[in-house]
Amino acid sequence: MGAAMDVYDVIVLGAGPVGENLADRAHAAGLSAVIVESELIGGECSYWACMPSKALLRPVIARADARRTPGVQQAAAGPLDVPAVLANRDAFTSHWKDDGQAQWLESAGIDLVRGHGRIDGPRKVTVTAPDGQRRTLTARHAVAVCTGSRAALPELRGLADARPWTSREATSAQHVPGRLAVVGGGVVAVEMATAWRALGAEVTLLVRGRGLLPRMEPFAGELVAEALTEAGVVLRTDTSVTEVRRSEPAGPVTLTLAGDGAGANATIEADEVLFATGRAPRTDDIGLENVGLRPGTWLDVDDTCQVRGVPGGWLYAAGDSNHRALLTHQGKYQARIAGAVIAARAQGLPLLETDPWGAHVATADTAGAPQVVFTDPEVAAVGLTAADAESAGRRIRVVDQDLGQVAGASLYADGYRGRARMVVDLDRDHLIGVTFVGPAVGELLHSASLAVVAEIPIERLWHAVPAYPTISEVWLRLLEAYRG
Ligand SMILES: Cc1cc2nc3c(=O)[nH]c(=O)nc-3n(C[C@H](O)[C@H](O)[C@H](O)COP(=O)(O)OP(=O)(O)OC[C@H]3O[C@@H](n4cnc5c(N)ncnc54)[C@H](O)[C@@H]3O)c2cc1C
Ligand SMILES: NC(=O)c1ccc[n+]([C@@H]2O[C@H](COP(=O)([O-])OP(=O)(O)OC[C@H]3O[C@@H](n4cnc5c(N)ncnc54)[C@H](O)[C@@H]3O)[C@@H](O)[C@H]2O)c1
Repeated sequence: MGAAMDVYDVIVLGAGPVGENLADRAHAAGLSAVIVESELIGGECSYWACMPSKALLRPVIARADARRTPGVQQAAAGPLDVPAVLANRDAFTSHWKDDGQAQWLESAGIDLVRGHGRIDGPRKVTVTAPDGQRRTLTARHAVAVCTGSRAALPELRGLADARPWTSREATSAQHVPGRLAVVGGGVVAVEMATAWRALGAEVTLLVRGRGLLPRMEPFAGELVAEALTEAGVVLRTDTSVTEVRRSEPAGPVTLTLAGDGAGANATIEADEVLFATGRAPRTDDIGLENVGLRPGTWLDVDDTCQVRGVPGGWLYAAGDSNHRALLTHQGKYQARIAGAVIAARAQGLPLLETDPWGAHVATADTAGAPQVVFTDPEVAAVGLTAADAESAGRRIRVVDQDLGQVAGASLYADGYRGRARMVVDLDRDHLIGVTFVGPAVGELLHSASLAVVAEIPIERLWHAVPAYPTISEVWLRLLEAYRG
């Protein structure tokens, strides 16, 4: 490569979904872009997170739905076809190969440099290729850190030697463990407990807090806990793990427990243990110290995704690495915003649109980020919970509805169980948060996102008529209860 080729308008560190989108937006705006990737193009999402986890969960949910539908119950009574489920998961990860994504980058006109990238100084990135060769890239306008996150493991005696599963093993395992202990009560824990239980493992879920999904409306965790227990998962709340031991490499793992839920026999044995205990930023070895930032920290960005405290304003961070919302779709949204910001600044546009909901700010990260938890029942939420809204000082009214009372829901599944909540800002007369829990509610969520993001006045929402008999008629019930 000649030296001239190593100068680009934008350098993107990390080719996960966010880096790919940012490079694409910058390129579409007429800038030259290069992307640096140390593992697989497509990132965590494609190979060890969203795609494989949802491929494992889809048949679980399809079977559960069938079992609740008179006429097909009998046909769905048997176990899952485990080899077929795992093979489908493998296909969705392209068997952990990234040729297709490499081709896409090429077709999009984005250059790729494989290797580990480190920031070497203002607008400079040095890449060490797998064969040890080094190459320095220079950016005319911006460097964007899209290096994502990795599983965070607690400091626990014996953990390193116990070969724990993280989200990577939980999404890529080729065999169903006989007994799986899952530590954590967040999204990875409940989704993976759902999947591996349905695939045949005996699952024990160890939660140090009082319930599941603590960042969501309380009824979400309660309904998911009820369903997991009915599915045969042993749920132990108020239970912490204090030690992990695997005496024989091929033998079982013993967990020592503490807390009110630990009980008299404060150890359990399992064949595998999954730590689903949150994420850590992949910023420990990207040269942050060379630009006055602390390695290993989440990158602090403003609403345009520009990293704060870097003279010259050339450093951006989007996706998990900035910790605004650890979700693929929010990271890609940030990538679209940051791409537009970088292009506007490169073109010398005098003013950016930085008022809330403007073209150059990621307002939805804080005001309207949607999330679907693909458990059975599903949880779908957007915006603020009632508790979040109250602690932000908003004057709110909360309206709850039993989803099982909606005609479309009772047709969808026999004995449909679910609940919906809307949080109304009384001073602004629009929704600021909505949560649905129940089978198939994931596909309802975008209606709620529109209401929250577009700040549709309640009186106008009243004219949005849900089709009969669909689950979306819950909107009518919520609005009737609100208007009285
Ligand atoms: C089990 C699981 C399931 C999930 N399911 C969902 C879901 O259903 N929906 C959803 O919205 N979100 C989901 N998430 C979250 C989602 O995976 C992340 O939010 C998303 O992957 C973030 O994208 P990213 O591009 O920021 O980072 P990543 O996907 O982590 O990609 C970062 C890339 O940067 C590369 N990289 C890192 N450091 C360097 C370096 N120094 N040099 C070169 N390359 C580097 C990495 O190799 C990687 O390819 C899930 C997460 C987990 C763990
Ligand atoms: N469907 C989806 O959208 C989806 C699916 C999976 C993951 N994700 C994203 O990935 C991110 C990571 O998920 P996650 O579940 O790993 O993190 P999380 O932050 O959602 O949950 C981690 C849980 O582990 C607990 N915990 C932390 N340290 C612990 C310890 N030492 N012992 C016991 N418990 C401990 C926490 O209290 C928390 O409840 C989430 O922010 C989520 O948004 C999204």
